[in-house]
Amino acid sequence: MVRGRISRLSVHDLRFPTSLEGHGSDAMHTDPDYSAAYVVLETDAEDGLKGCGLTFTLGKGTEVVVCAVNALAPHLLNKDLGDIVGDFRGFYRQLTSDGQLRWIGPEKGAVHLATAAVLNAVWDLWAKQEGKPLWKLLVDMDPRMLLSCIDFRYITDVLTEEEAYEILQKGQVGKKEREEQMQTQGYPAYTTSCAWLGYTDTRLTQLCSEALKDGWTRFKVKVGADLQDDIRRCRLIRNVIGPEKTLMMDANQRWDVPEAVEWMAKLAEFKPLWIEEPTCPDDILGHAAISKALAPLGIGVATGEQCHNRVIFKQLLQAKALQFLQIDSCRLGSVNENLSVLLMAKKFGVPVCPHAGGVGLCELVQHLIIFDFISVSASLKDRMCEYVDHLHEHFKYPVVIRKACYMPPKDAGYSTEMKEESVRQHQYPDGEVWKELLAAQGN
Ligand SMILES: C[C@H](O)[C@@H](O)CC(=O)C(=O)O
Ligand SMILES: [Mg+2]
Repeated sequence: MVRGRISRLSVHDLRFPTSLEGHGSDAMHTDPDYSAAYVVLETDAEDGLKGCGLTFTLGKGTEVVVCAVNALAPHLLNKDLGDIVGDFRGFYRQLTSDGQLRWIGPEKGAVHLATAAVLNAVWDLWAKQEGKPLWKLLVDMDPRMLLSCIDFRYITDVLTEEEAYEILQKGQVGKKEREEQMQTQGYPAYTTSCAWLGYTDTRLTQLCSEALKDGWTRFKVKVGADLQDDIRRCRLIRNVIGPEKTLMMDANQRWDVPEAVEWMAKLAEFKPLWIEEPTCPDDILGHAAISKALAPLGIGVATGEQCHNRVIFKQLLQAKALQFLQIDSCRLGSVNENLSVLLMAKKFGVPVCPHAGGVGLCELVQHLIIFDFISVSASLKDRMCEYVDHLHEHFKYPVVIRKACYMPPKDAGYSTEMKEESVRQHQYPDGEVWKELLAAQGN
């Protein structure tokens, strides 16, 4: 039973100095400090439960998202949680349609990241109050209720609420068996932890062979800055993992459209399953052109981690511009908007392979993809979820990986809650970690 009035919203600028060791580096983001605008909601209910939510950032700019969260706060404060989730579509629309704030969006950029952070906190609180992990809350939810969380505005030309209902109704068949399958085997994952662009050849080789020993069979490598480096690094990886294991490549938006096609033709010998973010994430027709050009080489296009919203995903699907769709739990407007994208992907028959990693993205998105398998896609064909082995120790309920698969979370909530000590130490710029680092840098 949902209860309580939201009495407090606090937001923290948390940063982790991952750039010091090149973790997370790619052809466009050479020095990312994995960071989060971390939101905590408190209510006047006696249960003392808190809703925790976050959105992922790369260091600088987190303060901008924190400001945007504070600007959204009046929409939540003093609201009854029951009223929010009882008309979640209306509440989502209220947040994203604020007559003044939407001018600096709408449904994109810092203000949409802030929307994701606060709504992720609402979902965490809802799931905690129901005593279920978020994926289970979604799986058990009546389809009509689930659909009442989605804003269908701008997507009814490809997916009506009735069509979405039919998809969910079909998904009821075999649901129990699929839930059991998840509980015993988990959801297949791939690793990006071995081959960040800033890693040396020695490190890359060592990490790939360790990952192989740990049972990983799918690997992603960063490419796009220098072709000769890419060829050497991909050769090294193939030498370690062999010809049969799955390899994906990620250019993080580095190329123009013709350059993407030419570059990938040169990397085709390493048999990548996909090239991720080959060009500007807003260039839908560019992605379509690359998809068409690379299809004869057996290389698909994957994108999504910087797709602003459901409309961009709609058009990517309409234009046959992607073969693997990468939802992101903190870029789109929380679970609400991700649900609409999962349903559109199902309608278009495009596999969803979520973006994860960062700080907390694995913790969150595992819930969405496990729900997707049980209630929507009902398939594991061509599907896997990204995994990155950084910063899980800061979460109260960290992901559990077994035999390269995500095991369904058991704790109530959205796995978003961070340890108090981690929050204290990583606040920017006053937490212990930053005080020391900034002092050492002479700041
Ligand atoms: C800056 C991030 O680490 C980015 O490289 C992550 C990414 O593209 C991915 O995980 O995929
Ligand atoms: Mg990527």
